[in-house]
Amino acid sequence: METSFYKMHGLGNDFVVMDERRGRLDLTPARIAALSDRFRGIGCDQFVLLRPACREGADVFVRFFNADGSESGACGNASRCVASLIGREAGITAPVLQTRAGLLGTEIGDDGMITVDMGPPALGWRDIPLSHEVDTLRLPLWGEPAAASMGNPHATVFLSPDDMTDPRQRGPLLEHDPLFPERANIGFAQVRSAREMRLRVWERGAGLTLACGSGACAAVVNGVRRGLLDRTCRVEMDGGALSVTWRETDGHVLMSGPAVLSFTGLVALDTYPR
Ligand SMILES: N[C@H](CCC[C@H](N)C(=O)O)C(=O)O
Repeated sequence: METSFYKMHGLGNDFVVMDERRGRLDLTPARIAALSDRFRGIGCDQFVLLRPACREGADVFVRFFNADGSESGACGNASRCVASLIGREAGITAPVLQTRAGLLGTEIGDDGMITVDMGPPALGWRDIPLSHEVDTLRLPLWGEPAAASMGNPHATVFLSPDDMTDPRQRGPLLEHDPLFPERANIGFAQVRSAREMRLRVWERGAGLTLACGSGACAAVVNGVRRGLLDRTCRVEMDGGALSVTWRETDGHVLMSGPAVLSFTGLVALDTYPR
């Protein structure tokens, strides 16, 4: 028996989306990792599951899994993709996503750009989380990153404009540092001006991706905290740019960008290891 899936991306950060709203699928972390494999499976950075919403006001419950099968509380680019799917399916322009990080309001613009309210960042060491109390604005690690959670742990290293650090070298070492009991996504940021930043993210459980929405949000929050950025910033990544605002009135972080449905397909789930 074959099961349908959507293949989507946000600035090249790509996803396989499967729907459990009409019944559970036989999925395990190992099978999710196998489906995410770019050679033996469909291939994606993150695997996204849709389930019936169980909170008032939400249109869908969304869970995010990395290519290694680990679960993440947030995924900004995938949130835009799901908002686009639900918006088209239900004929609405402001779907509400229930996630492990809370309810996310979204808005689908006439221009196809999608804005997600990612909620407020968490900046306390226990919320990131870190293994013990340190200054989350300047961690005692290589590159002295600043840490913030957008529902998932992020550490942002601010590099000089001409720095050639390769995220594939430094990223894994920082991702697995014992200071991060749940590992962390590592952003490598180069500030161009108060409203423009270049960012590459070594993602927990997925590696170097073309774009990272929650990583862009965390990098803007950390840049503002460091006095390097205005509250609205254009974040340019390898796959393209997002607009991020850390709103002063309520502390929420708004992220705007595209979402693309690449194709739909069918997969024989039971041929994948459990
Ligand atoms: N690509 C995602 C980030 C996934 C985060 C995941 N790697 C984690 O374990 O937190 C985004 O657009 O926000």
